[in-house]
Amino acid sequence: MYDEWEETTTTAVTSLSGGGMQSNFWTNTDGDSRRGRGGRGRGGFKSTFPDGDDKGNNNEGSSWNNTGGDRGGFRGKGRGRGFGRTDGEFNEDDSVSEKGGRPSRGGRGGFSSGGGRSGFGGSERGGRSGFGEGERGGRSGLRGGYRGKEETFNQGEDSEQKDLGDSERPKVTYIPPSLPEDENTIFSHYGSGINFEKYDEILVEVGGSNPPRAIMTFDEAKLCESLKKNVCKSGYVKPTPVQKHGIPIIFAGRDLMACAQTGSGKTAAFLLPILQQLMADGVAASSFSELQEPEVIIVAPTRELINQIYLEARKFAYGTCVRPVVVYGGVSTGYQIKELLRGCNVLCGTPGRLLDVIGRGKVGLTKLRYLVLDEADRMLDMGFEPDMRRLVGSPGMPSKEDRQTLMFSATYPEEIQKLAADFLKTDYLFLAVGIVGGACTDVIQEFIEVTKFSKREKLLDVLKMTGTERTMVFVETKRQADFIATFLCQENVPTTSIHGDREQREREQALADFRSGKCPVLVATSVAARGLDIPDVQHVVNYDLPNNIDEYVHRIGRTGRCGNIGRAMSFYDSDNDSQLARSLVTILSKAQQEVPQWLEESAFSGPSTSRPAMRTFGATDSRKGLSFQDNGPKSQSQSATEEEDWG
Ligand SMILES: Nc1ncnc2c1ncn2[C@@H]1O[C@H](COP(=O)(O)OP(=O)(O)OP(=O)(O)O)[C@@H](O)[C@H]1O
Repeated sequence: MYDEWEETTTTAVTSLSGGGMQSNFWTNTDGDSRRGRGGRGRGGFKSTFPDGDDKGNNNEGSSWNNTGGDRGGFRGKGRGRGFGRTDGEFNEDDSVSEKGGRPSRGGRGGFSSGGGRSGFGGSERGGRSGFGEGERGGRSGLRGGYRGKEETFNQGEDSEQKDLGDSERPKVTYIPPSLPEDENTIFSHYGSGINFEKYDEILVEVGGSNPPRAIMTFDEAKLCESLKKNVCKSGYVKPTPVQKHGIPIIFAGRDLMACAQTGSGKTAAFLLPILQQLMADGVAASSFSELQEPEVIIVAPTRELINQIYLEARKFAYGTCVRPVVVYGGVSTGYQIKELLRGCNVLCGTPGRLLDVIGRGKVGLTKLRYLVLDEADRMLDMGFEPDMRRLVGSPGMPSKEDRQTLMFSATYPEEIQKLAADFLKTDYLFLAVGIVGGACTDVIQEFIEVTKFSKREKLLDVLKMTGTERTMVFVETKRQADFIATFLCQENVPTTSIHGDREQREREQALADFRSGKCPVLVATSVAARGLDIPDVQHVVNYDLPNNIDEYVHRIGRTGRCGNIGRAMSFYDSDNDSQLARSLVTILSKAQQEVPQWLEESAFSGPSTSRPAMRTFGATDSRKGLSFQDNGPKSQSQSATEEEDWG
């Protein structure tokens, strides 16, 4: 039985109010302000209505400035640490409360407001933000940390971390809404852009012996009728380079490490040939068998990405006998196991949950033919490598000689390429479309020099220019994500946020609100940096630059996809970001973009640094040595501690 409260309380994300909305106030359309989930101090980024009615029809003009919330703003129940701290953790740049004065009793929890009395806005008396300074600040607050029915708190770093294994977290009861069954929704897609044809001009290199010939058309792929139809309904007319080369390589039974720029169709490059082979050879997933033995396992680092891959698999497998299933953290395991037991040929999963269902004996590996690592460099860096080793070492897992292993990413640090070879047959092929680790050339990259104190104002300036166009704003920490999202809402910018301290239902709602345009601004941590394919994202803003150049490449790749043009604006704070300067200059030059003089000066003044941001770019297969290097020292992979709540 699900927690009734859990299941019936809809996600409370910040969003534009529905009917009757005045032009400049923000409300939460989903939350029930009377019930006020915020009282539990779960943190994350939730608003309830201030004193307006449940529909958010507050006529006060600015609902962020709640005139009724005499108890202050972002309150949780009292166990939350939230903003209610006096320990100096929040520096001036963080402190929105500075601007709005103190709430009288704020600071007990997170952003979640209690009982509709406070919402995001404190009262005139309570100040605007309610990031209270009260002594009673508890532990979770803004930082969220709620992981299900029973509360748990993040004690450690605010920066994003890999998800805990399921065994280490409280029971999760969330069940995602059922998926649409109508063809129009399943096959809905956005158009390829004016630069789609230019993909053909990108240099392609295939390393390794005897690579098969590339295909030029989908017809040459000789897909079965149903797959052909599905490709057509998806709006695919012509394969992209990674598909032209990747599809025949996979058909030829070769292991593959493929690198192609963000948004260039890597997902279909592995899904189509795999599905075709399954169709050709026949599959036999028996529903209601207590042990499912999928032919394919696909792993990806984040819940949202694996879900997206699953939806793509479901789309291409539409009308066939192949059944894809997805498992990932933050969703009821019982529910996912039930789905699994209905039959599974293609199992998509985040590592933690995947290992969990295997460990529970629900998934057998003896029939496995394909193992796909999407965002392979991330899957093999120190955050996930142990899980990957555990996966390939699981009982029943065919050896690398007896399975086909496929790796895809837009970035492959050289050391990861070397590590990846442990998982691949020795004669694997290395497919490089363009420069390994290069940024998508369809993204116009711009930089502004900022100080940490000027970032917020600069962000507002940028968002004024972008207007209602969809914009992703990347920040470094979960706490910062909440701060910035709140700040923007206070400034009447329709914003939502996604990060690892938000509950899964909230993460999914945030993405849905962003996709639908209800909230055209999404403030995100690195959890949204990789793989997400959201239509019409015209802008990416790096409010905080990442400390790793690969992460930069993935972040800006959320725009400028599939031949469309996108823009990325990065705030460069020389006090904080100088270790990235050389790598940025390299990335810009390789993408044939203008390099600001000040950035170049910053990159080449001062002693070369050994910070991890610099890394070697491989233009080709690491087995052959590198044909292009920037001058910086190599990076380490992103450490787990700077990461997100992934699985
Ligand atoms: N041949 C094609 N014709 C038209 N659209 C395509 C084609 N191939 C892929 N697409 C579309 O292009 C978009 C980007 O594809 P996809 O998400 O697979 O990119 P990716 O290379 O995996 O990107 P990332 O590196 O960010 O993960 C998707 O919307 C996809 O449906």
